[in-house]
Amino acid sequence: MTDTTPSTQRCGYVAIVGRPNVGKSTLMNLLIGFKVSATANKPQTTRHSIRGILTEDDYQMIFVDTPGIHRTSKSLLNKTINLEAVAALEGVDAVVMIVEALKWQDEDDLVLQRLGHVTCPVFLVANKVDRIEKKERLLTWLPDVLKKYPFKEIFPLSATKGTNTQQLKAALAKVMPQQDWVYAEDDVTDQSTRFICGELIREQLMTYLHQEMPYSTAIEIETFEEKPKLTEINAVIWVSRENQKGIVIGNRGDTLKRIGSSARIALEAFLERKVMLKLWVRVEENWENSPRHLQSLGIST
Ligand SMILES: Nc1nc2c(ncn2[C@@H]2O[C@H](COP(=O)(O)OP(=O)(O)OP(=O)(O)O)[C@@H](O)[C@H]2O)c(=O)[nH]1
Repeated sequence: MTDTTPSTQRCGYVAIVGRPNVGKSTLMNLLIGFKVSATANKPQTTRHSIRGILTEDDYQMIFVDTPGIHRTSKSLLNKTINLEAVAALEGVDAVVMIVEALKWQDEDDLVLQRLGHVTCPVFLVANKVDRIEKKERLLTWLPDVLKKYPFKEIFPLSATKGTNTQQLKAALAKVMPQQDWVYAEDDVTDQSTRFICGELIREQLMTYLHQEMPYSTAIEIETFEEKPKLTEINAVIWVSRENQKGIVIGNRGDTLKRIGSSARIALEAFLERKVMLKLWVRVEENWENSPRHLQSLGIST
């Protein structure tokens, strides 16, 4: 425990925004030092506004990890993700917009448009600088970026390597308002354990299926039982077509077995105990357009 008295505490909400695949989840996980949201080398893996909590010194930052903002949103699922992304910006104390360094795209302009009404400080992270050989190229790129929006500060950094992230943290801490902490000092997330387990399974699904699968899959944790020696988890992988079921299961069940054993290892690391994981694949046609189904999966419509 620290001896910080309530009157000197600072606490605020930070939204992380950016087009798909720029590194939002990676950055948030790095900042809070705990793996909460699904990261995979695929766009659009984040479906919920996941919060991570960082409590250090006298401040607490509550991160809202927004889903990607998409240009075309035909299905109800994508519309829901878009609405959540915009709603996540209301009432925050700082926004971190992430782009890929030297690679400003039309989709980044679209994200900027959504920041039009934001009154809190907006910081820009130019991520993945580890991929740039000639770092001096940033010097000509950064002034152009500053013309697009009055960013409070720009941080070129690498979320995977961790370079320059302390400076970002310090800058954010400075703008957190003075108020009591919302969460206990050792909380890292307010998401339920079940939800995080679902995300860990989904991450493995994305990793193993690469380009073969459309994004119409969701994970439902059906049962979660803490037994004396292990935790028993039954999870359903929902797909929207019969042929997708075959892809997830794979030849003689090979793919599902591989997803299951990697997911079990990730779950055991997270829960810090043995896990027995059973995965089922079920089909509900067009689930991403069914409000009832989305709600049952915890995706609010
Ligand atoms: N080289 C490099 N790769 C990175 C960096 N940060 C993230 N990545 C990779 O970029 C990919 C996407 O990262 P995520 O954190 O899942 O991106 P996201 O913005 O949360 O993606 P969505 O959930 O699709 O919106 C992953 O393969 C990361 O490992 C970085 O600093 N350098």
